[in-house]
Amino acid sequence: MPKVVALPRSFSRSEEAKELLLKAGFEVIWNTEGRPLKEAELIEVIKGADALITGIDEVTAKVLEAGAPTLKVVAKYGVGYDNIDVEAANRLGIPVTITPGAPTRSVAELALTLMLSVARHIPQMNAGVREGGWGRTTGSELGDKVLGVVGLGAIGAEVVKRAVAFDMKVIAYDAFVRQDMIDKYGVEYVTLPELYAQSDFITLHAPAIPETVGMINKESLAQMKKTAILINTARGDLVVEQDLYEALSSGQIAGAGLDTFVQEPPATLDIVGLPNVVTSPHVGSNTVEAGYRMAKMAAEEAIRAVNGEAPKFPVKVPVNK
Ligand SMILES: NC(=O)C1=CN([C@@H]2O[C@H](COP(=O)(O)OP(=O)(O)OC[C@H]3O[C@@H](n4cnc5c(N)ncnc54)[C@H](O)[C@@H]3O)[C@@H](O)[C@H]2O)C=CC1
Ligand SMILES: O=C(O)CCC(=O)C(=O)O
Repeated sequence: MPKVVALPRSFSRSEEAKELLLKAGFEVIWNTEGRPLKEAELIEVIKGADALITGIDEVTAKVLEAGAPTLKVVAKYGVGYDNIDVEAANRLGIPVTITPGAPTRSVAELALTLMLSVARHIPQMNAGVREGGWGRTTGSELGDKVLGVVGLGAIGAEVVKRAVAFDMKVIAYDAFVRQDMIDKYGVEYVTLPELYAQSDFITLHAPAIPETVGMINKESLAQMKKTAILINTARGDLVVEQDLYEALSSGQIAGAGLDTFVQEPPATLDIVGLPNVVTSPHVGSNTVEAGYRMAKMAAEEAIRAVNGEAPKFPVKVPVNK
């Protein structure tokens, strides 16, 4: 009986994906920890598995080597695969797949949620009202503001659609220019320094790759408006957190909405404790709808691999640091 290790938090809620795996005759090993697994834990559970379905667990070279004798696929439940050592997987002949498009709308909605929450101080006021207070703070509108999108791929494009509906003007930085974004939404492609200087809101949607890791640092923060709000639903590694902490504390920028962190949960509460910061615990794709789509697509990749079929959404190029 083929064995699949299914680790993502919400995978077990997806009846359709479970059904697919059971019908295909899989024995399914669930993650009972309720959190992503570390390398040492994964080395133990991966042994003898035919397929691994992973969220943001530490799928290192050592894990892949431990699974290599039987492992036929690492199916990412999601799209950001920087938690998987793709180079090692390539070397061991283990395909790595993702679920493109499945989390897109959910992450875009969270990016907008964070923009609005920071601009209107919603969590802070909510906490005050719950304590019996009535502290009515003055927020700012999104309308007529400039949104700078770093990485105009699937998620970035969905953010643009929504931002335009809020009457925002959108500028973007990406190596690949999408004519549809220019024609339909009036997006203007600019250089990164131009984006930093002109944006009222900056939202990050690029993968964690050597070119992007640490891109939000002292120098880039110094180029931003003092009223700028930074949103990160991409990866914590894009930001030098100490530099962001200093920029937010000193008024170099006005606020931040953060879903992702260098270490999760964060190593210190410095940034998350600031009054001008709104956070969420890496839940961009954590909706019922995205969970269903990601679980189904990842399960289908596991079944294809065990049946000896080619993967549908393979990735080859590592995005690891
Ligand atoms: N917070 C969460 O729960 C989630 C976070 N993510 C993150 O969002 C990222 C984006 O996802 P998608 O939009 O689906 O991926 P995508 O591949 O469709 O888009 C990524 C875009 O970034 C661009 N890019 C690459 N290098 C760049 C650079 N140096 N500077 C600027 N742009 C660059 C690419 O050209 C592409 O257009 C993922 O890599 C992942 O890290 C994805 C899903 C859930
Ligand atoms: O497993 C998760 O919940 C995170 C998914 C994610 O961040 C991604 O798709 O890149």
